[in-house]
Amino acid sequence: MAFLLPVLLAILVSVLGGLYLLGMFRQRRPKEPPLDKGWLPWLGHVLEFRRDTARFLMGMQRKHGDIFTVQIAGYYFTFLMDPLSFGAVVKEARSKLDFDAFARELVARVFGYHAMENEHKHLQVTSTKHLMGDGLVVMTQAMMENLQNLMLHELEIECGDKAWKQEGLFYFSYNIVFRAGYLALFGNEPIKARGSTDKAKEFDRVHSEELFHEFRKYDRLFPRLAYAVLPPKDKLEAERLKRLFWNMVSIREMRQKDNISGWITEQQQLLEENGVPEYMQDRHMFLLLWASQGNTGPSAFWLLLYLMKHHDAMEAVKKEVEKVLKETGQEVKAGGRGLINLTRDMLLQTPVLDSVVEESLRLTAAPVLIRAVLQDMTLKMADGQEYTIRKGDRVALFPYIAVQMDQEVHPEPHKFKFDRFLKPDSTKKTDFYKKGKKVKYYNMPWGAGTTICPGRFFAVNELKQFVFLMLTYFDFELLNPEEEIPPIDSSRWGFGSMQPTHDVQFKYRLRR
Ligand code: HEM
Repeated sequence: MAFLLPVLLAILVSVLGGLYLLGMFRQRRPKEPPLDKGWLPWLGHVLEFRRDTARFLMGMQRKHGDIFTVQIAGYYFTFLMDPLSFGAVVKEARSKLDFDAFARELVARVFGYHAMENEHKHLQVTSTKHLMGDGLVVMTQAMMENLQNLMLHELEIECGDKAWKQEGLFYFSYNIVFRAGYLALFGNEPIKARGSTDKAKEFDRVHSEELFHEFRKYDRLFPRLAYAVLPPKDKLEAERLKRLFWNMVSIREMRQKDNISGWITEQQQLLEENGVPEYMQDRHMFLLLWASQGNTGPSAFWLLLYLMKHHDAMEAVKKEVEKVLKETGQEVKAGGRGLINLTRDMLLQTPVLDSVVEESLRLTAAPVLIRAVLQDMTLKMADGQEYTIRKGDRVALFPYIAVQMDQEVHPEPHKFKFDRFLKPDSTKKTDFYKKGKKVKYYNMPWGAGTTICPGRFFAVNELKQFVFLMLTYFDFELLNPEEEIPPIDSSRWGFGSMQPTHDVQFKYRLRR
């Protein structure tokens, strides 16, 4: 008996130690936010969070208020739901709240890419140079040529210029914007490799179609891959696709291309100069493909759908597009004949379309922003309340619920109002209020702070170019104009632009 006692004690100590590690004994300390560990040891609230992040966080906000800590798969996340206090997270020093550790881990799991030190700084520099300001003039031109290659060719060949073509609007928008964006950034097939411009253009169409087809397979697996909850069969498929992309957008392939954007070449050069092996550079290309093409296509779908469902918005945008074309002496002839030249400057003359884009992003872009807590710290809320946050935890924002759907900031938040971001004098509206105070972060489709999307100006340009070309070249309408806007697929909350649960059929033809 005396011999059994130490064994039993050892078991007890291991069980208690295990439970401690699983977070069972964590208690809320004075000045900490309300703590909600959930029922499952270690896993905490992971199932509800994964099933429907927005619904889960709304429930927690109702229960605990504007700040609370929840356990999710072994981590403690403090969610801050008061938009007036977002600055405390977004502007906090990196020595306290770090974005890098979490992003590195995700990027390694999802793309097999292991990032270098200082890479983020360089991404910001190259993006400022090539995806904003003067760099955008070049990118707009490249996007334009590729959009016209894809949009006009297929319809002329398949249907002539009279017949209607029917397609899913989500599939159509994602397909065109993905392929044109990819070609504009990653380059075109050289003419000399194919013998003529037409052949090179044809190669671009076929190759980008194949890439999109594979990308969509990966896209569907992505949320579960990011949460590391893929069943074994899908895990194998994700692994196969990952390897396929490392090849399809590899450095070897890139060396064959013409018109590669400075954004891509300069990032690749940096890796090369820092001795990153070529196989790892291939993986980086895949990461850039994902970051640059995974969001804009779905956003283009919502944008076009909201316009088609709201006659007043459509008419206002049409008027604006016609005015801009007329002012530059351009018109489109029947049957889509005559390419229009849409420049960066022209895209700066469209306040109505800007408001429509911003409104549709407010309704459909829903990233979760996550920071790792590197040292014990105090979070100061706008109302003066202070909360202590523990080292090792994570702080998170989900602006979709906290601000984009807040009815005080945006009255009737579920309604699409095309002029929500437009002042009566046709300039951009930026003053939104909560509790009588101006809200700085009133719409956050791009995230905020150091990790704000570096491609946002290019993305807005792409969306506007797509709408512009749809309106100038095509007649298009919903197959069933009464059909409701489909709900958002709740398994993708947190990853940027949302996708619909199902597609919506529409028809289009070259304008008569
Ligand atoms: C509608 C389209 C887009 C949306 C809604 C979107 C949204 C976002 C969001 C929410 C983030 C993360 C921000 C954060 O964690 O704080 C992000 C990151 C990023 N985006 Fe975008 N994005 C779009 C298009 C683009 C495009 C067209 C490009 C490039 C050409 C791009 C390049 C990137 C890159 C490289 C990052 C990582 C930034 C980092 O590591 O700091 N995005 N985007």
